[in-house]
Amino acid sequence: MDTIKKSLRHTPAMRWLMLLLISGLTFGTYWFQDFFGGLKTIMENDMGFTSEEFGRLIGLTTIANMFGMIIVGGIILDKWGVRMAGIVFGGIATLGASITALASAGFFGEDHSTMLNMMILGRILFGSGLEVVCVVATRTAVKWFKGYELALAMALNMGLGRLGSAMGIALAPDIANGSVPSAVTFAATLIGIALIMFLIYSVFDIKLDRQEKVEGAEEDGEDFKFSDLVKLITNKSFLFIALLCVAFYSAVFPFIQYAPDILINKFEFSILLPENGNIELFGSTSLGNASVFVALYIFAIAFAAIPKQIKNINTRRVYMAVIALLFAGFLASIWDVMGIWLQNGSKTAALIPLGTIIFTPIFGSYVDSKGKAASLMILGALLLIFAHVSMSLFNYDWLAYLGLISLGIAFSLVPAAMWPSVAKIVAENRLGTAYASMFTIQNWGLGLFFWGIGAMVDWFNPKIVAAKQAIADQLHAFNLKDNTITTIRNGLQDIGLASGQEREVIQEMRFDEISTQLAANNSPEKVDEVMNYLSSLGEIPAYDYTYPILALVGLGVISIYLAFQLKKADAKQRYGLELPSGQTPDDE
Ligand SMILES: NCCCC[C@H](NC(=O)[C@@H](N)CCCCN)C(=O)O
Repeated sequence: MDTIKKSLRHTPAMRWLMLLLISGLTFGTYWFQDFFGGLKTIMENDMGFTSEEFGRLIGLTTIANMFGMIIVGGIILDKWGVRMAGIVFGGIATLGASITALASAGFFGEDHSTMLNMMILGRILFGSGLEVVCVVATRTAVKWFKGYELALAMALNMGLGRLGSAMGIALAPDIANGSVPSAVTFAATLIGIALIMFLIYSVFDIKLDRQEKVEGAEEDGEDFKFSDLVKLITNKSFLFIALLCVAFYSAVFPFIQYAPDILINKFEFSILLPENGNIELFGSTSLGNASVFVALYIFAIAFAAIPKQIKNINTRRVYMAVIALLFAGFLASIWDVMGIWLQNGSKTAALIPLGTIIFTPIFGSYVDSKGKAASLMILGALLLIFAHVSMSLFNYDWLAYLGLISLGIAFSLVPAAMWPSVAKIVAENRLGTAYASMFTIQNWGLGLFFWGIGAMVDWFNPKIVAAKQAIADQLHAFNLKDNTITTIRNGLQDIGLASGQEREVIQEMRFDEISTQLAANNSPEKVDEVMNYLSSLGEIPAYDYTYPILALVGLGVISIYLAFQLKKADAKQRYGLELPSGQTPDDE
């Protein structure tokens, strides 16, 4: 007993320091997973990517997981423990991210297909580490926080992942500043730093194992077992929830990757922030803009996760009032800038993962105390359909905002109801197998839709794709720095005479207006800037995203069907998904 009392994890400061050290990997990998979403337009303009190639790059990230990497990772995790698994899989993710960064900078060759293929290779390696690293972080939190603030620790860790996604999407265009490799290198560096943090964590982990005399891996009853898999897939409720996980997440994660591009193309949101849309901190706008997200994260955690720790009701009320006041003051101080951000594609799209930091714990508490998990999954699927219909079939800004808010709520509601339900359906000693198999099939759906949406964008917009490429190629052929506006104008007119699918679009361009505008904008020197001006002038028509988003509506419909089937199966199998946490149908 004495030894346990003295071990590191019983000191609060040590536990929280460990959480910080391990959450670096969650933050960094979620950032690297999602940041390309903020760069799609720049990748098209600067690197000649098509939407299908963009989708292929993101989609193939899931390939190793589709074919069992999560299961292999789980087995390794059980055999070697969190320390070795974190180092090995964190190392693989870092190596993959570094290869992607080097490839984007032309290190392996500057021709388009070499760059694309090597970037894909890097992303495949990164993806091989991604999911296992997230499981490692969860297991490590359990190791240090069991018997203490485990729920808060998990919420903070998951929240940091979402913050990584949000910041990656929102800040990538600022960091890139017209050049993709800068943003990729930055994102890869973040994972490198996270790996170093994990190595520092490992020193403490060894010490804890010695203090608590853990031999090899910890026994937490969550190992992957093939024999359990057979039992699981014959359970109807498990099957429905696993398929719901695929359908729901496939309608959300891929949408988030394309959301900045959808807002830019369909709702004419800005690609880059105007000067007065930046916040400065210590003379840096990147730091200033980043600090807004960190502040929003702190407020979200302060509102949603910390109050549960305050037992005295009056203290809690005072605490909430102080936080609300501080938040109102914070909002007032950035009000004008927020107005501009809500007109910018990547900054607005980033609010979807950010919103979940506050809403997931709130819905989680509701499910714990009131139950109704299966009904809430039905509601989440309905909100998902509303979100995608409002953004595909209609063209109103206000409806798009409403759609984004609905998506944010659905993205908080369904996970808050789904993951605790898995723990009700599946016995504790099969949870490892259940999560690993759910994540594996989830990756099939994600891969298909990450890639499929991009392919559909190209398929439904052949003229625009060809025109954009012809114009970008022509601009690349000039050395913009050494050319005058007149040369650019003449060059563009030359392609106007070209034949092919792009002809129709280019021949309609108003070259005199373009020249005047470009000159008025200080004769931009980067292809990306010229392309952005052309788009903002309406010279390059926007992609039609109607059908790609409608495909996601289909996933919403499938989700509703599955959620109803789950509710029906639960009524028969009596897992008590509609009951509060800790209650079973037999208690009634
Ligand atoms: N206890 C399970 C929590 C799962 C959270 C869930 N994560 C996933 O679904 C991962 N398979 C995806 C990781 C992808 C990283 N962008 C979530 O809602 O994020």
